[in-house]
Amino acid sequence: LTEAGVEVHLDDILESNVELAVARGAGTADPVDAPAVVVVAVPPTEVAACVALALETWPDATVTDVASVKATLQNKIAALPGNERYVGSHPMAGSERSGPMAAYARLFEGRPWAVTSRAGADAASIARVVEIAELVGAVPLEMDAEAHDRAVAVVSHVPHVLAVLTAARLHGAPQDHLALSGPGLRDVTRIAGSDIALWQEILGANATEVRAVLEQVRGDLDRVIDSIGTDTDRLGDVLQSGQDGTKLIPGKHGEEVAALATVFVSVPDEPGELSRLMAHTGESGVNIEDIRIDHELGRRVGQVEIAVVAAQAARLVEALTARGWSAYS
Ligand SMILES: NC(=O)C1=CN([C@@H]2O[C@H](COP(=O)(O)OP(=O)(O)OC[C@H]3O[C@@H](n4cnc5c(N)ncnc54)[C@H](O)[C@@H]3O)[C@@H](O)[C@H]2O)C=CC1
Ligand SMILES: O=C(O)C(=O)Cc1ccc(O)cc1
Repeated sequence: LTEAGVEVHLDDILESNVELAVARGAGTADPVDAPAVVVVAVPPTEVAACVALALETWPDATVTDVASVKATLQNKIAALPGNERYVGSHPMAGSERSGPMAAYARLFEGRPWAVTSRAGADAASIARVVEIAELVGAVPLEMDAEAHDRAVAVVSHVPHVLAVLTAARLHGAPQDHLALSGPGLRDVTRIAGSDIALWQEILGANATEVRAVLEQVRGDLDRVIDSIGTDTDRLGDVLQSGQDGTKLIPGKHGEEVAALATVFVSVPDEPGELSRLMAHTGESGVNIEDIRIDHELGRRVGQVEIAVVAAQAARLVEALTARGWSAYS
């Protein structure tokens, strides 16, 4: 927001978090007289009290929050004086990390941002919250709070539980078994590293919706257990359903996801090599959609995986090979 020219005033119960956020360029620690919008970004159980305080302290301000679950919260706030100036919202962006060091200016770019307006909220307040989402490059999606909570159970909360359960299975595995872990395991378990208190609150607040989806997962799990090693066709149906499911996830800005391919490049584990590779990739004219680095055990070589639009993979391999890299896709 600061980058977009908005004057941002920061407050937190932890002064050190304000200092850190100010140092990172997020805004100022100076108090504010009459804010146009107050964004409450605190743990879910603290949100209602902070929203109430903001509505009371600044009688002309629009107040929004970013909590991950909306319906119960919205009902609580609907009883407060000034509630017509409150509009709930939820940016679908973030990570497994917490605190000011986990923030970065591009965090919301191209990400969906649910705006859970309701009958009774004033139009100017809704417009201001939509504008905030747009100013940080997000895509506002207006929906009611109940639909939002049903949606996030499927696209966020149950995936979180499944990541946790997958990671939890690793306990007790001998070190030489864990040594075989690859990027697939990391993809599936990254969010299991998230703040536990936050997720206790999120799952607790959306318990009914999450439980309903988990019951369906239990059925799926039984199908896998019954068919594995005994019924290839039935198992194939489950695998097919998962593969088809991945294609239902929209890309940034809601456009179709272009099929990606990975180009693998061996990179000596030495200063400057990675930036040389990036420069050569840039010269090839192929856009990097994603990148990760895997270190090969016991070797001073990193395996860099560059995700590119599938149709451009061969071009990138050719350009890198011509510049002396060992690359393949
Ligand atoms: N972590 C994520 O990826 C996402 C989180 N959210 C929502 O954002 C909210 C905050 O979560 P995070 O940013 O992850 O947590 P965080 O721990 O990074 O930030 C919360 C901040 O609130 C402060 N705080 C706690 N109680 C307070 C109070 N009573 N008054 C003033 N400040 C207070 C804490 O000191 C901390 O700096 C939650 O409601 C969560 O559901 C929404 C989207 C993504
Ligand atoms: O880390 C990720 O990929 C996330 O999806 C983070 C996240 C956590 C909580 C939310 O309510 C929304 C997004």
